[in-house]
Amino acid sequence: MNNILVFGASGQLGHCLKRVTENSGISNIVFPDESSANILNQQAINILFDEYKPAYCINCAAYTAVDKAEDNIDLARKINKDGAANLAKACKQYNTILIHISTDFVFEGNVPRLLNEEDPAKPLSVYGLTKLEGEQDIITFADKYYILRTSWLYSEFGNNFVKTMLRLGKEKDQLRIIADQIGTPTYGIDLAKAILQIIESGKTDYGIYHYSNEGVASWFDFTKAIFDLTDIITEVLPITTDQYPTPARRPAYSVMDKSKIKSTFDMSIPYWRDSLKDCIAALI
Ligand SMILES: NC(=O)C1=CN([C@@H]2O[C@H](COP(=O)(O)OP(=O)(O)OC[C@H]3O[C@@H](n4cnc5c(N)ncnc54)[C@H](OP(=O)(O)O)[C@@H]3O)[C@@H](O)[C@H]2O)C=CC1
Ligand SMILES: Cc1cn([C@H]2C[C@H](O)[C@@H](COP(=O)(O)OP(=O)(O)O[C@H]3O[C@@H](C)C(=O)[C@@H](O)[C@H]3O)O2)c(=O)[nH]c1=O
Repeated sequence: MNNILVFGASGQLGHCLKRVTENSGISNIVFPDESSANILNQQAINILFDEYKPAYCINCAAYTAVDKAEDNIDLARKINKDGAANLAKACKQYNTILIHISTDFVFEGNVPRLLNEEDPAKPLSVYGLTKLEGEQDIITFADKYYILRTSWLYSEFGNNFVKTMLRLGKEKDQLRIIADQIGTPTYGIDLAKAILQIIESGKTDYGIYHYSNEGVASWFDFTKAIFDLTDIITEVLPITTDQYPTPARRPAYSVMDKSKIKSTFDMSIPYWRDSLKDCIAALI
């Protein structure tokens, strides 16, 4: 297999990719550190592309602080839009296939129905908007790309909702958790495996794809499921979005239809509760 070059290797998904490749016999995947792999620096990107001549480039780099992005529009846009565009341009120049990760937060989510890849995007937040702009630049500048939209990513690595809940569960007797935002949790290890499956397929069905775990949950359901797998006895109260004001607005319903990725790559996707068990087992 030809080289695979990963950007954003120090983040959550970058770590998941490292974990699934380290014992898999895949030796041609390169995880440069951020000092040499800054996606805002086109020259640095081109140096890496010259060195490794990658067949695939995986972009895990992003500005992911959803609430902070509301006050940091310029930086969020630089990383999520301009950084994605820089990689797209390099991929075109070097005939590399770009695998880029996007988000369910590109959707408004005001209707409770499965979202497919053709549904119109209408972000509610700066994070969602800048991720959508990144998608649009990739479509403009790259020829060969997979844009994988995922949702509610968690794992044993980095910062995520599961780790936040485990910490808060130990600190507090009671938590109030939003029950009227509905989506699907996605285990980063499953997403990393899906990315490798796409690469190993060697297919050329480029475009946008939705990938999350199977099933549906609210943040409240997710929290209850996390605590049920531990000895945490903190009381969890369901609340509405109005009762938990945040700087960024989030979609009320962002469950994605995964038919396209499943049929194109003959992929089977684990249910979120099954994958959560694996993550909790790795964490405690
Ligand atoms: N986390 C989630 O719940 C979800 C994430 N996604 C998408 O999945 C992808 C992976 O997310 P996740 O791993 O959780 O995110 P993380 O925030 O854990 O990782 C992002 C990484 O990008 C790095 N980074 C930031 N700026 C640059 C830059 N200029 N050049 C190179 N690297 C940079 C960050 O470094 P540093 O920390 O030093 O800034 C960090 O290591 C992202 O595209 C995200 O939008 C989609 C849906 C849900
Ligand atoms: C800590 C906490 C959060 N919440 C709510 C707020 C919010 O609506 C929801 C999730 O909060 P977080 O801020 O942890 O998660 P958030 O950063 O909104 O997660 C999103 O991240 C980006 C990167 C994505 O792309 C999305 O798919 C999604 O995963 O939980 C509570 O209701 N009670 C609480 O005590």
